This record gives sequence, structure tokens and C-alpha cells, in this order.
Amino acid sequence: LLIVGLSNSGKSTIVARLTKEPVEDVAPTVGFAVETTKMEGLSVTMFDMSGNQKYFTLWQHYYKDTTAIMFVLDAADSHRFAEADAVLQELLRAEQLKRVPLLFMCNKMDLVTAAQPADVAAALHLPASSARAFQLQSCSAMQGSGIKEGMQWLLEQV
Ligand SMILES: Nc1nc2c(ncn2[C@@H]2O[C@H](COP(=O)(O)OP(=O)(O)OP(=O)(O)O)[C@@H](O)[C@H]2O)c(=O)[nH]1
Ligand SMILES: [Mg+2]
Repeated sequence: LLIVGLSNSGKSTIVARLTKEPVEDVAPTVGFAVETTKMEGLSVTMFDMSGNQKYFTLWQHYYKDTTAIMFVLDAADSHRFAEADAVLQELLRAEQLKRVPLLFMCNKMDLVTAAQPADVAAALHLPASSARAFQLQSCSAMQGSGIKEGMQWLLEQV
């Protein structure tokens, strides 16, 4: 599972939820982190990539081993929607990811300033392609809501 998105979107906090680690201890990822967890009888290896721009070139090295993509967005940070859109569209152009299912996590929905999923879908040109299984999931990694639902959908696709 390739986990990507802009810096500060909440990728590692979602991983902490999935691995039952304290979400308070999460710090910005340097490079990337690998975690494995068991879900629904499957062993899921998660590549939690840094969203820091200086590490973007790292992402492509993991495309060939990617079975599913989780793209995480900070729904409360609308100033960065265009930047997130550009990063997402470039990611989805990769030949190796053409038919890989995409779970789009609309994160930080606990914040009152969070955009509604429909507005996010419009701003980020979702779904990106009809050839790919796609799901938009609202969640709050902080509160732990929406993550199980998103992962359940993703595991049904693989
Ligand atoms: N309010 C709120 N804050 C969140 C949520 N998820 C993550 N955060 C906070 O957002 C900040 C960034 O979270 P990270 O999980 O480190 O984000 P990341 O996407 O892994 O960031 P990089 O590793 O730098 O790419 C932290 O302060 C988290 O506590 C959420 O659902 N709601
Ligand atoms: Mg991180």
C-alpha cells in the first residue's frame, strides 16, 4: 500500500491508527517509513512516504511494488488543494499505477474549516480515471473515524 499526499496531510497519523500506535507521537516523516499490519486476514505492508517536496522523487521507486494507493488530503487546508491536485495528477499518470485502485482520504474532517467531500472532489478533479477503482472517504485520523471504512473498501479491491 503506497501512502502519499502533501506534507502535514495526516498520512503517518492514519498509519499510527492502523498499527495502534499513539497518534500523538507522530512527527513529520523523513524519507519514508515502512509498517506492516494484519487486516481482514491479509498482511498489509504500508509505505508511508514523506510529503515533503524534497522527497517526491522517492515515491516513484515504490510504484512497481504498489498494489493499492492511498492519497491523503488535509481537507481543512484549501490553500493547498491546487498543489495537491497537481501532485495527484502527476502520480496517476505513472504507467505502473494505471490500473491500481485509489483510496482518496479526505482527512481532518473533525476541523470546522474542513471542506465538504463534494467540494474536494471538484477541486481535485476526482475521480481521476474510469479505468481505476476509486473511492473518496471522509475521515479524521485524529478521532479515528472513517479509516476502517476506507481500508475495508481498499482490501476488497486487491
Ligand atoms: N485535527 C486533525 N489533525 C490531524 C489529523 N490527522 C493528522 N493531524 C495532524 O496533522 C499533523 C500532520 O500529521 P502527519 O501524520 O505527520 O502528516 P504526514 O502527512 O505524515 O506529514 P509528512 O510526513 O510530513 O508528509 C500532525 O500535527 C497531526 O496531529 C486529523 O484528522 N485531524
Ligand atoms: Mg508522515
